[in-house]
Amino acid sequence: MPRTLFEKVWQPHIARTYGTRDLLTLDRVFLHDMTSLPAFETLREHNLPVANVARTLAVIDHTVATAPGRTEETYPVMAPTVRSFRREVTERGIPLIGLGDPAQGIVHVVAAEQGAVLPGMTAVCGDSHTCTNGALGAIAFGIGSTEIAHALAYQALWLPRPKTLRVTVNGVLDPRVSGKDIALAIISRFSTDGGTGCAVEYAGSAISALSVEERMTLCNLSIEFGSRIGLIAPDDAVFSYLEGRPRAPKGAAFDAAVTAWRGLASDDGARFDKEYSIDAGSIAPMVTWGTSPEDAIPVNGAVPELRDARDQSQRSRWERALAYANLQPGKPIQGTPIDVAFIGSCTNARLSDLRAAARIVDGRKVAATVRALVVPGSSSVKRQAEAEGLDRIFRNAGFEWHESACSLCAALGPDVVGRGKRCASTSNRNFENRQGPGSITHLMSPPMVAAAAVNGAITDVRTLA
Ligand SMILES: CC(C)[C@H](C(=O)O)[C@@H](O)C(=O)O
Ligand code: SF4
Repeated sequence: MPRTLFEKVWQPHIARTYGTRDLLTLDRVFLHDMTSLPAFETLREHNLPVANVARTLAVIDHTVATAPGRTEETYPVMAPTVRSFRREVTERGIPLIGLGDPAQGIVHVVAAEQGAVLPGMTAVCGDSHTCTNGALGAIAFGIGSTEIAHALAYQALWLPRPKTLRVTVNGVLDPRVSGKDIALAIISRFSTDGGTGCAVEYAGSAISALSVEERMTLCNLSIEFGSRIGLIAPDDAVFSYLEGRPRAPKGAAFDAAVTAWRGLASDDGARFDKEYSIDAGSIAPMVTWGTSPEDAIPVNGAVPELRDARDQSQRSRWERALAYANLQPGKPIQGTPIDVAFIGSCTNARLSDLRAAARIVDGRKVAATVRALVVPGSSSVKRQAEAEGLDRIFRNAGFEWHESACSLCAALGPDVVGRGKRCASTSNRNFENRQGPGSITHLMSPPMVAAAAVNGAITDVRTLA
């Protein structure tokens, strides 16, 4: 029977089945400072040890400062949480990548960078954007606090088997259109519910043509599409991305792994519960106008008219979003002035993202009305960017150059956008107050944020590139 990529990864991890639920064994459990403490509390209450510390990895990223010179103590509000997290994981012997560690960064950036997630693996973290690493051909997904405790104690979880959805993107992308634009186009077309209950596989010629880092951006937004799991069949691009990574197999073991990984693609004739498709050539640089990722429109488009809402509930949501974002229906989105430009997050702060933004920024200046900042996705991205001189390009233009963490993406540390301020952002969520109280978010790709920063307003990057 032909099988899907999802089935090929899920099935060998089934330890037991009960009705519609499978006990799925976990190859990796990742932890971060924001969501893990209650799980440790549960372990203590039940007197349970961590099952496999070698398969567990803790990262400090969410609640910390990013200003140069920051430490785990810099943000006093969350410093006690970070301290407790550090103590809990070190007492249990779980490897920890904290601030000051050369490998530090946002957990979903670090996991791949370290080769800690590999094709065919199952991986979980108390964080919905764990789906990012499906780009390597793994089943990676976010879990809640109760599940974290279970995952730590048993290295396995009882889960309902998701349905399968394939989104096929064929055709050729405009070179100024990226993985981020594909993701926003998919979510705007099929809604934030399009992938609900499904593991989504992205396939097609436009997906194979994406760089591995762009695939991560696409898979990152799977949760915004309603799907906890997004994955892409691993290919040579993935294998060479992983070769030589600190935790990836080495030498003959790596070659043997690649041979096995080559089998991780959906078979011809494999059956999916749902199929969507979209033409790559039709995708323009995208930007969100409202408070949901599905409120994405081509940058040369207009804010929708209320009469175009599909039903009354969307109409009411749009009304509220328009009021919150202080925008008029029917007006072009281009030219909307911005106050903050943020290049960061686990969505779009890898080296290729910084390079793409720097190409737009090079030789230009950030508009006087804009606070612009780059927060690299990891310390290693930051070092590599500095070695290439990208930091100089950004700084010369007037960007701030920060230490790695989640930062403005979710404003869980000291970085905030400011009340009533409008931010062009490379992150993945734009709900009310996401980037701090009263913040207004417009999601877009790194080159689009760069274009907005220099023009002081939402801009079609194709007019600058
Ligand atoms: C803090 C964490 C629970 C959260 C998530 O699960 O996604 C965060 O990373 C986010 O992006 O909102
Ligand atoms: S960068 Fe943003 S989306 Fe990613 S893990 Fe951090 S808070 Fe969540």
